[in-house]
Amino acid sequence: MSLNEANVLVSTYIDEVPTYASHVPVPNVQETVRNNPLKVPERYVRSEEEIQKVLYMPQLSSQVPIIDFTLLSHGNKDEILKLDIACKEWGFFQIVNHGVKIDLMQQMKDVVAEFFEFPIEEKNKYAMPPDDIQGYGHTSVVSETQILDWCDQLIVLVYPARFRKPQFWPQIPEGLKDTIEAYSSEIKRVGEELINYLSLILGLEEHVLIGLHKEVVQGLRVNYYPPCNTPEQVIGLTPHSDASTITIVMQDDDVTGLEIRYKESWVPVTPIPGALVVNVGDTVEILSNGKYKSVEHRAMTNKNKKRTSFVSFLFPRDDAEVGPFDHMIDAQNPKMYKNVTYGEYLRHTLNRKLEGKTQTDAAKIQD
Ligand SMILES: COc1ccc(-c2cc(=O)c3c(O)c(OC)c(OC)c(O)c3o2)cc1
Ligand SMILES: O=C(O)CCC(=O)C(=O)O
Ligand SMILES: [Fe+2]
Repeated sequence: MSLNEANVLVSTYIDEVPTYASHVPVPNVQETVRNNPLKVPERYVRSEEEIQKVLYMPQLSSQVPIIDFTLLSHGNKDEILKLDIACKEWGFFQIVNHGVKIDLMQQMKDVVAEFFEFPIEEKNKYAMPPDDIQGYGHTSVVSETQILDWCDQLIVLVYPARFRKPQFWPQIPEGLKDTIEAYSSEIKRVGEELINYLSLILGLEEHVLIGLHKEVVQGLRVNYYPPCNTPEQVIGLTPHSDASTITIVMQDDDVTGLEIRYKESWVPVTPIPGALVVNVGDTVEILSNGKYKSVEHRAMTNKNKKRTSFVSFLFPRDDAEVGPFDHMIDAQNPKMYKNVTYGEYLRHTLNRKLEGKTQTDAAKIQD
């Protein structure tokens, strides 16, 4: 950051398109199911212990906080307090009245559903190369022996627009690109406003947290979970925490799958039509010296229904420095995390398999 002639803080311009991680290419799950809907290949089968070692508590689902975005925008103190508690206790909440038009959300669901229905040869024109995480494929696979997730993904970097790689933006169906653009622009608006509220609840001036990002970077990951004949044997997306500042998820209205860690249990996040799910990422955990945790979560699959989630990660630019704020550290709360350059942290995370909270654990100062 530097000051320009008008004494306004500006970040130095970076125009190189970043690359983030490599991975081992894996079979396409949708094709696997199409070829044999009954058989789950060995590489996807998890032990009962792995799936059920944490208690499943659907009865807690109704307690996942719901935040009214309009109340936040009007500076309602109770709603800000609710947000603070949601971030501290759950790390997850749903937002309503966020202003993203229901028609736009539906259009995004429709065009993406159409993309996934195209023949594999068409979709593979956007295949994720082994040395990138953008395109159609699956990230976070680092060995040939790793147990795989029951999920195909489409990933693109959306903002800043100069970082886009057009070769990964599907040209089919017509309108997909424009819809991703329109949807992501709305998510950017909501996300940046939420980051400002997080700044306030962290005890900072409204724009400090966004300033620290240098520029907010936004990636979109669409997770497509085909139905699975034996859903109790597989995981759609392995338990992990997000490396982002915040993540905003649009999920299908009629099928559950997202589960979050709450104390010693897995709690499903029941879809509320029109709502968006938000979770606090590792950046906030590190900046707050662990006061706000990025909570572990996973996605499970269904026997007869496919599920799609639309995940927008908002995170700092590569050259942003991330470390616990001084005012979060005192004698009772010694500094718990190292200072990191965000680009290094994100690459470290994206170049490994998903594994619970291991990446935030690695960022901790050893004693
Ligand atoms: C080049 O386009 C993109 C760059 C980065 C991402 C992205 C950001 C994340 O924060 C993120 C993440 O937190 C995450 O969970 C651990 C993840 O799963 C492995 C991501 O793929 C991921 O991607 C997206 C697009
Ligand atoms: O499918 C979901 O609801 C969760 C997806 C997720 O956690 C992710 O993509 O990081
Ligand atoms: Fe996630």
